[in-house]
Amino acid sequence: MIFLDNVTKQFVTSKKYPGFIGAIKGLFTREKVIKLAVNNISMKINDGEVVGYIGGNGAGKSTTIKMMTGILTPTSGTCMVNGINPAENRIENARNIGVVFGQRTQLWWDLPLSESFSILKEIYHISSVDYESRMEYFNEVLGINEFINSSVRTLSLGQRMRADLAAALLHNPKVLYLDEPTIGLDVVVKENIRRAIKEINKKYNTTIILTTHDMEDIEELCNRIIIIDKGTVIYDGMLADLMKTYGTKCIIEIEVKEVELLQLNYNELLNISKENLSVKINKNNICFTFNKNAISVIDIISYVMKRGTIKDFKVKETELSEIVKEIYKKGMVGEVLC
Ligand SMILES: Nc1ncnc2c1ncn2[C@@H]1O[C@H](COP(=O)(O)OP(=O)(O)OP(=O)(O)O)[C@@H](O)[C@H]1O
Repeated sequence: MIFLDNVTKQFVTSKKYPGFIGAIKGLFTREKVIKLAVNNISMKINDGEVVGYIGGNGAGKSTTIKMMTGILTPTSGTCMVNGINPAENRIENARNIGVVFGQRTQLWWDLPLSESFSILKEIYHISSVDYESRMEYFNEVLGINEFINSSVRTLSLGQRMRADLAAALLHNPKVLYLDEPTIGLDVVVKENIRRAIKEINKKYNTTIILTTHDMEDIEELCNRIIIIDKGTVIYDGMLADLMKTYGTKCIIEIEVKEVELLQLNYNELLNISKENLSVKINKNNICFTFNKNAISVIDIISYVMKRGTIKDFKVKETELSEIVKEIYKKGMVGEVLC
C-alpha cells in the first residue's frame, strides 16, 4: 500500500538576476526563492490498484513520484510505500519498486539485452528458477526473445520500451511507476504495451502508478485517477465518475432531407434552454450541442424523425482529453463542459 499524509515538498533556490551584472550580483546576494512543488497532498493507494496520476506541466507529478521512490525527502508529512519510508530506506524500497521512464532507458546501452537481464538478476538476487519463469512470461506478453541478443542501442523505440518494462519487472516489484510508457510509439505497439501492463497487473497484483499526458493510456489502464494542479490534489476518484460529472456535453450532427426541418426553433419545441441545447445549421445538417443530463440522444433523434427524413447522423461524446484540458485550464470549478 502507498500512503501519503499531508506531504509537502519545497525547493529552495537562489534568486537569479538577468545579465552579466546580475550573475555577479548573484554571487554576493543570498536571496532565496522558495518553490512549493507539492503542497500538502494525501492519498492512499491499495495493492493491485492501477492509478493514473495526471496534471499539467510543472504540476508536481515527478516530485511526488521522486518522494515515493526515495530520490527526494518530503519537506513535511509522511510518505510510506509498503510500510517503508522510501527516503530513509532507499535500498529496501528499491527492492519493492520498478520504474519505467518512456523518455530514457535504464538498460545498458552497449550490451546485448540478455546481458542487461543477467546483470539485473545478480543485482536483485533473483533465483534461477524465478528468473527463467519470469523471462518466459515476459517473452509471452512482450515478445522479448525476438531481440534478446541485440544491443540496446540498436533496438527500435517499441522494442526498447518492451525491454525496459521487462527489466523493471524482473525482480517482481510490488509497485511499478510508469512515466509516459507509450510516448512516441505507434498505435499497434501502444496497444501491445497496454495489454502487457494489464496482464502483468492481473498476474502479479502489481500496484501501478501511471503518469502520462496520453489520455488513451489512462482510459485503457486506470479505474482511478488523481489529478494534481500547482502541487495540490484537485481530484481523486473513479474515472467513470469524472466522466459522468464532467463529460455531459454531447454533439449530434443530423443530415436531413426536408428544408423545413432546418428552420425550426428546437429550443422552444423541445422546451429546453439555450444553456442546455445549442443548435447550428450548416447546409442540410443540424448540429445539436447539448447537455446529456437535460436531454438524451434518443429524444433528439426521435423528435427529428417524427417530423422528417434523417439521411445520416453522427454522435460525438466528450473525450477524456477534452475534460482534462478544461480542468487544467480552469480547475475543478462547477461543470467544466456544457
Ligand atoms: N530540483 C528542483 N529545484 C527547484 N524547483 C524544482 C525542482 N524540481 C522541480 N521543481 C519545480 O517544481 C514544480 C513541479 O515540478 P515537477 O517536475 O514535479 O512537475 P511535473 O508535474 O512532473 O511536470 P512535467 O509534466 O512537466 O514533467 C515545477 O515548478 C518545477 O520547476
